[in-house]
Amino acid sequence: MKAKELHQQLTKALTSIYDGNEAQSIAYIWLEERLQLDKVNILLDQKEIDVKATTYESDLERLLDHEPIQYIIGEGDFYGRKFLLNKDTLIPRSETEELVWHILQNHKEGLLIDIGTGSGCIPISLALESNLQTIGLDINKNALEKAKKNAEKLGASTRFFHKNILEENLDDLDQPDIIVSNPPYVTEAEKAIMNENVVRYEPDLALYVSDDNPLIFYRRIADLAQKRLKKNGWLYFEINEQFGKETEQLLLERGFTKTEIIKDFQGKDRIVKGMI
Ligand SMILES: C[S@@+](CC[C@H](N)C(=O)[O-])C[C@H]1O[C@@H](n2cnc3c(N)ncnc32)[C@H](O)[C@@H]1O
Repeated sequence: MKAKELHQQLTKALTSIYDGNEAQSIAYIWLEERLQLDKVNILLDQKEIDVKATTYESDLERLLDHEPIQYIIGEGDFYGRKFLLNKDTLIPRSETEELVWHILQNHKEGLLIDIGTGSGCIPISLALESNLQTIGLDINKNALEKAKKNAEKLGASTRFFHKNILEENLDDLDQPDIIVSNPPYVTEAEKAIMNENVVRYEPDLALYVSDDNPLIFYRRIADLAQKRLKKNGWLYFEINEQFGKETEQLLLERGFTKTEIIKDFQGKDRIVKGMI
């Protein structure tokens, strides 16, 4: 079978659970990663592919069971680079790329701490795109292992430490100029209506908070940031679009100034920042 035909076949199979555009782009990722073909080759190359000699059948079975392509191939794109992922790391989102972009518009150097770092996508990208020194913290040791591998693979000097931010503080680290966090922020009510691929495969620890206390991480991190940031230091949060005003209020109550709520590419409240 030719690559183009295989791409069409996979796209068609995936439309049973994904919309057309998503199915098509997952099929491209599969062919690119498993057959080392770029888009032009997929469309134009006339070479025959021996499908039986590939992992097509077993990968298709996993895809149709709603497993994200990023976990099947073990990596995902973020800010122009490929990050290694496993079931303990969230799949990086484009909203988080926007967070990185905003930080880069305003900061070129200093020490930055990322709380809840997952694959390390935020501090590694920032370290590679600027002169910022970066540190990533996470409660999940398996995620930290991947983050360290990503830093090594991509040539970033980012350091990683294990920390449960709800119980530990930042006193053992140098005083940062910037703190950033994309903490768990999906409520139980939202989980009930989320896509199966997220609910069944992405790590609970990375995503969910209780309906009773959805801002638990924001309150805690704002407290720590207020105490630990250098004078005129900045705090950046990625937020649940429902809680823009409440999150900004948490910062104002703790003496942060120049606070701002920034919308994402879909026009939803997504970033809250402030200076102390
Ligand atoms: C929404 S994910 C963000 C991952 C990554 N920064 C990104 O943007 O793709 C939240 C991260 O917070 C971590 N986390 C959850 N509870 C934590 C805690 N108590 N202390 C530190 N990290 C925690 C999770 O393991 C997860 O990696």
